[in-house]
Amino acid sequence: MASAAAGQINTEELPSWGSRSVDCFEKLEQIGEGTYGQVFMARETRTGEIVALKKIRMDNEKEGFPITAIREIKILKRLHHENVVKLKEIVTSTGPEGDEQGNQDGNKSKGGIYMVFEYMDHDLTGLADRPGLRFTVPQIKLLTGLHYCHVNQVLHRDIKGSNLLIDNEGKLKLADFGLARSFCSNHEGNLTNRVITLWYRPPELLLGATKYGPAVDIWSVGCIFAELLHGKPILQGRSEPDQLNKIFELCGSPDEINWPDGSKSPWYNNFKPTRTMKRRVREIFRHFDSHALDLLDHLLALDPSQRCTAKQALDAEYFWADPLPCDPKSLPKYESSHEFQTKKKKQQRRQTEEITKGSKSQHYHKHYRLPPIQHTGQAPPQWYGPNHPINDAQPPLSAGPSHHHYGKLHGPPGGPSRYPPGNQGGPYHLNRGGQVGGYSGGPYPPQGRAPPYAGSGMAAPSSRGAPGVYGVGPPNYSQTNQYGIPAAGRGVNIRNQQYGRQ
Ligand SMILES: Nc1ncnc2c1ncn2[C@@H]1O[C@H](COP(=O)(O)OP(=O)(O)OP(=O)(O)O)[C@@H](O)[C@H]1O
Repeated sequence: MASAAAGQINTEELPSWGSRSVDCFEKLEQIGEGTYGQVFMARETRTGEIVALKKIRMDNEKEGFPITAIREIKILKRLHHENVVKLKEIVTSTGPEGDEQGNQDGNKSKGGIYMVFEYMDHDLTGLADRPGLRFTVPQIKLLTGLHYCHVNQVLHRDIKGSNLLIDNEGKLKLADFGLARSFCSNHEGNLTNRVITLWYRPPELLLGATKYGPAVDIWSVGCIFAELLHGKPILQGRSEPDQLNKIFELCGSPDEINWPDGSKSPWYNNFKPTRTMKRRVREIFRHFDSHALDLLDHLLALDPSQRCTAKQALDAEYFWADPLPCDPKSLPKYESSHEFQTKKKKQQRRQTEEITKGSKSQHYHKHYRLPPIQHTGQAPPQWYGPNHPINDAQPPLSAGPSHHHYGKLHGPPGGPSRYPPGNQGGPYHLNRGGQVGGYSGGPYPPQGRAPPYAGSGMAAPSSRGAPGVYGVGPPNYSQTNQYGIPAAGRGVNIRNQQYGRQ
């Protein structure tokens, strides 16, 4: 297959579509604002079919067609599975475009390229954010799409709630393959470790691994899995070192048993914990059911080689014991919800509340003198247990190709990063939730700096720690918990069942 010249899209490598104009669609509403462009709900004027149009951001025309879009198109062209979002075609616009309100699109009026996807009613972040909605256990059991990707040698590398789309039939599909790439099972080539949104990024990438495989996605699945059961993201690091620290606090510090090769990681010496931490997964999530806990333990194994595969996860007792997954069709139907919309609504709600508060306080100042607020000392209600909504905290953006275009590569070494325009600082300052990263700039890990954990009261790692997890034998946690969850995990129970197409 011919390859594209720098800065050019090679149409031979793209689907044969692209001949139709975006005018065949009527934009109805913006439903997403990604790193790479806006996503609209749209109607095909001829058939009335509702689709999602993802406009490919071409901010810097000199750098050509974004490499992330090329990757996404090429990979999606290969993947056909009911749990992977379907790319239907590519359409183009040649002239000035209006947005869904008919406004002209400023300086981006020279035309554009859109990916046309089947429309999905929700993304997991948007859906989980609905007030009053509670997840039930069976709704979250979907690893089939990922298993399909992995057997087809594709790593997703950006698994997070907003990239998991759900329709009103309860079907879940993996989306956003902008950071995805093919991999070789023998891990021959070097890959960038600056992928996956920080809160979902596995320890091996944070420690500089450039040879890795499907286990990186499995870690993210573990984070999402626990998030859905726990009600909020479980590892909300503010910077890479902070993320690693949070991982070690939960999963234990690396040692000879839980991650024999951990100390060989490229950046281990920069980031090794200075005290031994024991694994606390079973203690912290003792409110989960025991099958869920067994599975989580295998998904969140520190050592990527001890982490279970998507197939093994699907075979876990959790998915086979009562309550069995319900027929997705029997799930309740909800008005569409995407992260972008729910964020917007929240913002509006906050503004209204502030206005109301403002006018109320003015009113009170005019007429009453209120007594000081009495604090009862009661904490606000806490979410515990399986059926709680994901909170509205937003993870920092995923790292990834910043100059995701063929041609020039700029930025820090170790792989370019994926930032929205205007955020030039790299993942160490950039965040969606207003959080600030640990470094003031420069490549990661910082050159010539002391270990970031120095002074945090941590001691040198020892060989003691959590016992082995998957592949080494069942965990042998010394603690039982008040809910009577057994101290020793049962291990993932493999049944030779077929999932997806192989
Ligand atoms: N097929 C679809 N149907 C409905 N909504 C979609 C679809 N594809 C994307 N979206 C919405 O648009 C959002 C952004 O899409 P996507 O993740 O593909 O873009 P991106 O530019 O790569 O974003 P990000 O920066 O979050 O990785 C999604 O979180 C989802 O809410």
